[in-house]
Amino acid sequence: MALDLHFTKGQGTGNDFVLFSDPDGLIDLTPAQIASLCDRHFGIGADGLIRAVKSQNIPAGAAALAADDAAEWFMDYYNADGSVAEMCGNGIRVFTKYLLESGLAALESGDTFVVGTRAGVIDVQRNLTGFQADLGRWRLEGGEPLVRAKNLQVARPGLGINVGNPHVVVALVDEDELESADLTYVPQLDPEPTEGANIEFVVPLEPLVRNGVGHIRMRVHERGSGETLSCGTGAVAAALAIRHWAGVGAPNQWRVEVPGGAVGVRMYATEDGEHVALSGPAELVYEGDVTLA
Ligand SMILES: N[C@@H](CCC[C@H](N)C(=O)O)C(=O)O
Repeated sequence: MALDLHFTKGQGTGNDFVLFSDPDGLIDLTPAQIASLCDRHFGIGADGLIRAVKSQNIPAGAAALAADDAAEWFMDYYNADGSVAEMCGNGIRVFTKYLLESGLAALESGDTFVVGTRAGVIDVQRNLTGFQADLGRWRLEGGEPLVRAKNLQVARPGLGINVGNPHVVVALVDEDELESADLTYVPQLDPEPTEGANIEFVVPLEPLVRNGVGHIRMRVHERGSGETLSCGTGAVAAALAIRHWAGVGAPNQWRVEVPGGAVGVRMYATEDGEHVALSGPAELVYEGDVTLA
């Protein structure tokens, strides 16, 4: 049976999404339908798809990970190939903007908006750049997988970091090398993590630290979407990796330049350990209707 879908297109630093609302959890798109909506030639075109569903109506598997009555809405996130992802840093800002602008949710000035995700419940607040999302605790993954990408001369050791979803960050020599990597080919990881990974290629900018803020530039190959203009969780992983490599005295605040703009990353102490927050813009671009066969 054909399905008519009203959708909104949004983006954060050029990482773009198809969003639609399904408060009662009645629309169960197949991976093939999601991939066709995200297709840039035959569909709407996007790096990912976000279904806004009330937390009480999410699938049982996701419910276990986002069990918090405080989050009225759940961000049901899918990559462009239809695969599920736990978290999306740019997407959560765009998702919050979408809920607020469409009147599905309200945010009193200064209030925190809570969003359910497969990576747990995330606090989002308005700030000067758009929105800031507290991604909570992060962790280093064991091992240093070797990263190979087309046009990079040698394999490099990467650092595995989980910020709700999996990343491998690899440092390159300079901006020429960053530009030369051909990310239209899928970079290879050895060993390949079971769940796959988003791979960030990073260079420090000169000078690295300005007024206490670290500056880096990155490109990313996203699991399930290919090269994108930005990846919020990837920027967070990249800043954490560079701080880790820089050692004692490295800043806790970072500006991460990506092909689609720049986002901010801040690490700060809380009672339950260090949290990391991501901030940046969120824009809604247009609305439309599409019929799925
Ligand atoms: N672009 C996102 C990350 C989206 C999910 C990722 N591709 C994955 O599979 O983990 C971001 O802004 O964080």
